[in-house]
Amino acid sequence: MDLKSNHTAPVLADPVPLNKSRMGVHSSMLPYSSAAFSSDLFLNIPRKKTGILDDVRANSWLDAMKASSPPHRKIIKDSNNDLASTDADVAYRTWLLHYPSALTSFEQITNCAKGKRIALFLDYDGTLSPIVDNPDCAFMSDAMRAVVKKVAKHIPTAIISGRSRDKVYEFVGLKELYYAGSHGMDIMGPVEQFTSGDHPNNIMSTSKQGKEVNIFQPAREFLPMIDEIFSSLMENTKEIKGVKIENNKFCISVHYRNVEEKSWDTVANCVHEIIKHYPRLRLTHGRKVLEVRPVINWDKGKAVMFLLKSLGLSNCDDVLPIYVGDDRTDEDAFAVLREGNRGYGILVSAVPKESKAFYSLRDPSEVHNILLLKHFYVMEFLKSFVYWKQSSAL
Ligand SMILES: O=P(O)(O)OC[C@H]1O[C@H](O[C@H]2O[C@H](CO)[C@@H](O)[C@H](O)[C@H]2O)[C@H](O)[C@@H](O)[C@@H]1O
Repeated sequence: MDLKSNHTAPVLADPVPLNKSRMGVHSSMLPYSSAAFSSDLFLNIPRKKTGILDDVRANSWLDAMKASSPPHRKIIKDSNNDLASTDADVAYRTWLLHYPSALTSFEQITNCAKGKRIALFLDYDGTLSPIVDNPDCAFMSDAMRAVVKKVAKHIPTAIISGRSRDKVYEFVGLKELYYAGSHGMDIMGPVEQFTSGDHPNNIMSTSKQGKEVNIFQPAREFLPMIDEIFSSLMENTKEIKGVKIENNKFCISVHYRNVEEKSWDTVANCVHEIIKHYPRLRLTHGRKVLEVRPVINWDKGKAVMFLLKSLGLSNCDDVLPIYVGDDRTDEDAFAVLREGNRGYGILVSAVPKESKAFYSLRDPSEVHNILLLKHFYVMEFLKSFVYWKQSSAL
């Protein structure tokens, strides 16, 4: 199949504006039953015949790149900035009224969990590990690893990351968890409860720990294309100082965190020049990163539903799924949980953001800045689950 020559090409994705209403559901979210095991995963969105992005679109990329990662709040000393910091605090506290802290609302969450089983889904970068300049050094602390390990003893826990599944496993290193890489396009789940063993994108395998597992890769046929694009991106951006291209197996990250801002448009143009020839790939924005992904009807939200089903936890009545994440791609997961009041999304953020999440937790990197590790909020939240589970078992 020639993936390049599809004339009903999809629109290249600009960052998806969030619906202003918190109760709204992401428009691209189709019911799980119609997509999860269907071979018709490919989005088929008509776009202008030219397939070429105009300057306006290219400029909007640049705007989105500038907005993609607000600077961390600094501890500020002079009096002018004290004022600014106070304004920011007021804005944050006002925002908290809409997205209450998951820590202070912990009792409310556990009340909702009464008589239900909890399933926990965690994003990796910016959630379990602080955001750092070098993506290869986004290590999780030993303390965080220990807490995640303890939580997973009590609650089925999965990590759903934009990284390749192997890479995120390398960082986390816990065999007690389930892992989904490439924004959910590469899921390793348990064998026993899978219902679609004969699906073409489903492979029976043995994990590194020697366990029989099922691997679900809905974008498998894109692998050669992704490798090809990875080589082109490496070649075409090699003169741009600071750019880093990361191969995440079913998607590619083009990092511009370490590129001077005046060269960001060069990065955007380079990527644009390459992907305009691939109408079946799209571009999304993350934190100082452009991500090239296959246009398929699959995202972190679909991955959550898939894992719930494969774990035998898809019954809404006695399961409370909770998803903790910080990035735009996590919004798809927040949206499926909000849909039908299935569960709770928890947004990790130090700044006010529109979101489909119900609760919030502060950004761990801000905490690193002020060296208050004991307030590593995500870790504290996970610890609360361990205490709660341990005390309810007494
Ligand atoms: O879904 P996630 O687990 O949150 O992965 C999303 C992307 O995270 C990584 O990039 C981000 O974190 C880096 C390390 O802190 C940072 O340097 C970069 O600027 C961030 O965008 C990862 O490298 C990407 O491949 C993931 O897609």
